[in-house]
Amino acid sequence: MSDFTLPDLVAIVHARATSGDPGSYTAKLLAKGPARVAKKFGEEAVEAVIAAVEGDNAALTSEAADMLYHFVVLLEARGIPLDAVMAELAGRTGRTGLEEKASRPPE
Ligand SMILES: N=c1c2ncn([C@@H]3O[C@H](COP(=O)(O)OP(=O)(O)OP(=O)(O)O)[C@@H](O)[C@H]3O)c2ncn1[C@@H]1O[C@H](COP(=O)(O)O)[C@@H](O)[C@H]1O
Repeated sequence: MSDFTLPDLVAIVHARATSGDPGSYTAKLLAKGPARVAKKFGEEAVEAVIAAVEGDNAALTSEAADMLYHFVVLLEARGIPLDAVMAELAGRTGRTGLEEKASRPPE
């Protein structure tokens, strides 16, 4: 299993966004503004949907990677930390990490 995480990708995207490297796709996309980044994310999401509906798991895996990358660029474009999204999800579980640990049966 890969040990590459979403926070790793967030850190790479942030570094590339501020790199000023003219060869960076990330920097070039961000320079076009949040609306363009959002459109790109939407396109990648639709491609993932098509792959899912067609039952093409190899294509879905690849499109999911494109979608996640563009999602991370979208968060960067709008200045939203990934932590804020994770906190929102954690809130929806109705539990904090500590309560979850406490409810686990002893090993
Ligand atoms: N994970 C990705 C990643 N996934 C997809 N893409 C790019 O997303 C683009 C999507 O391709 P499309 O054909 O849909 O779009 P396009 O025609 O190239 O561009 P548009 O004109 O449609 O915007 C391709 O150029 C891909 O290379 C990515 N570009 C970068 N990363 C990560 O970001 C890092 C930094 O990349 P740079 O910013 O290029 O240095 C890389 O090392 C990777 O870790």
